[in-house]
Order: sequence, then structure tokens, then C-alpha cells
Amino acid sequence: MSAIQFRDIEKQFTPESVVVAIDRLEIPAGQFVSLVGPSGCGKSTLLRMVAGVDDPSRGEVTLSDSEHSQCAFVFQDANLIPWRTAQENVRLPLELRGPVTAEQRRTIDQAIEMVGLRKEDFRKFPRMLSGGMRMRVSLARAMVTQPNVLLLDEPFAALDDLLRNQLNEQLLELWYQQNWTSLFVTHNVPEAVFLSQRILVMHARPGRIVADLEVPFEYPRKPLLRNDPDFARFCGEVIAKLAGVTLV
Ligand SMILES: Nc1ncnc2c1ncn2[C@@H]1O[C@H](COP(=O)(O)OP(=O)(O)OP(=O)(O)O)[C@@H](O)[C@H]1O
Repeated sequence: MSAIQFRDIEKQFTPESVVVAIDRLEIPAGQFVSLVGPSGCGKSTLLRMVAGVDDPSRGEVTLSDSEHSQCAFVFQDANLIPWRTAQENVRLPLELRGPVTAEQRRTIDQAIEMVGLRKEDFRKFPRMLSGGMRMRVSLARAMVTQPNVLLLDEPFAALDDLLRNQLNEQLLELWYQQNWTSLFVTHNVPEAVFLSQRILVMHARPGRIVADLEVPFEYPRKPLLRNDPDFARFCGEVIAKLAGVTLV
């Protein structure tokens, strides 16, 4: 069954221009999908329509086994509240839903450990954490809501390559455990290939899907996959689709 369905979608912010146009797109439950495409082609808008924070101007985005409220967002900026500790930031979405139970408090601590933070980091304020640690807190904050759908909008773009690779590997481990339907926006093609089962390539004006590619590598994916010539070849195919050229 598809977790997310797009049918005859158009999104306009002004009457003159269609920002995103998608005839038909189905994303099965639990699939890890990356969206790549030039700046302004509508990747974030597409994610926002899945989350229900933007409505399509035409058509409907349907989530078959969950509500829009069961989506969680992770952004490039960790967006942590500076006067709250890591643990208090992770607790926030649950506080907004009502009094936090003892079981939820355990879930919060588990989530913080699962993203690779140590007990002593729980009580640190964002200014005391590195960029990578702040992103881990942001991921834990998304996890505690136990989403069915995880929407990640360039979450690791501001990090150095080594840390980005580590967080990619950790994100995949979490995905095996949690089985979220995951939509991941990135400008980094090797990152999209390493993570995803499927890559949607978008072009702009209007934003549309021009290629829907199945990624031909088995899971679990090991770091050495990045050195495999087949990996480089497949990245080349994605880049060619992005550039709108055909490889012979
Ligand atoms: N609230 C808005 N009002 C008007 N125009 C908007 C709004 N949000 C987005 N747009 C426009 O819609 C287009 C798509 O924006 P969007 O942020 O979805 O692109 P993107 O592919 O995620 O870009 P990037 O890779 O740079 O983040 C852009 O031209 C942008 O200016």
C-alpha cells in the first residue's frame, strides 16, 4: 500500500506561475526516497504539502495510513530553543501535546541515546553542542513523536563531509529500526544514492519529476560502498538526469 499519493497536483503561489506540477506519484510505506533537483524546483514545497503545512492549489496529497500530523520534519537548521537543554528540546513536541508521562520520558532518553549522544550531553544547552550534535538533537526531537513519515530537508548540508557520512550511516540504522517512510531532500548526489531505495530527479519551471530511479544497492549499506565503481557510475547517471543529458 502507498503511504503517500500525489494525484494531479499543482502548487501556485501566484496566479502566473506553477511552482510544482505532479501528475501521479506513489510512495510505498517504509520506502526511503530522495529528491534531488536545482534550487527553486519545489523540493521543499513538495515536502510541505506532504506535511500538510502547504495545500496544493489543485489535486490532493493523500497519506493512506497516517495523518499529516504523523509526519515529522528535520531541517538544515536544527532550530533548537537556546534556553532549553538538549533533553528539554527533545521533550518539546510531547509537551505541546499534553503532560509528559513517565513512559514518554523514557522514550525521550532512548531517542537521545539512539542518535548517538551521551548521557552527559542531555543537560547541555545548544550553544554547548557542536553542529553535528545539534543535528542529532533535532533528529531525536523528530523521533519522539513516533512519526510514520519522516521529512528531511537538507538536514546535513551544513556539516563537513566526514560528519555528514557518519550521520548518513546512523540515519540508515535508525531507518532500519523505525521503518519510517522517508523523504530526503539533498543537493548531494552521493548522499542521495548512499541512503535511498529510490531517487526522484526534479527539474524547474514548473517543478516536476523527470526521472524516477531505483537505486540498485543492497542494504545494509557499508561505508565502503562509496568507493565502489558501480556507486560512482550510478551517481553519474543521476547527475546526467539532473543535467538533462543522456549517457551513452
Ligand atoms: N510562500 C511562498 N510564497 C511565494 N513563493 C514561494 C513560497 N515558497 C516557495 N516559493 C517559491 O516556490 C519555488 C520553489 O521553492 P522551494 O523552496 O520549494 O524550492 P527548493 O527546490 O526546495 O529550493 P532549494 O533547493 O533552494 O531549497 C521557488 O521559486 C520559491 O521562490
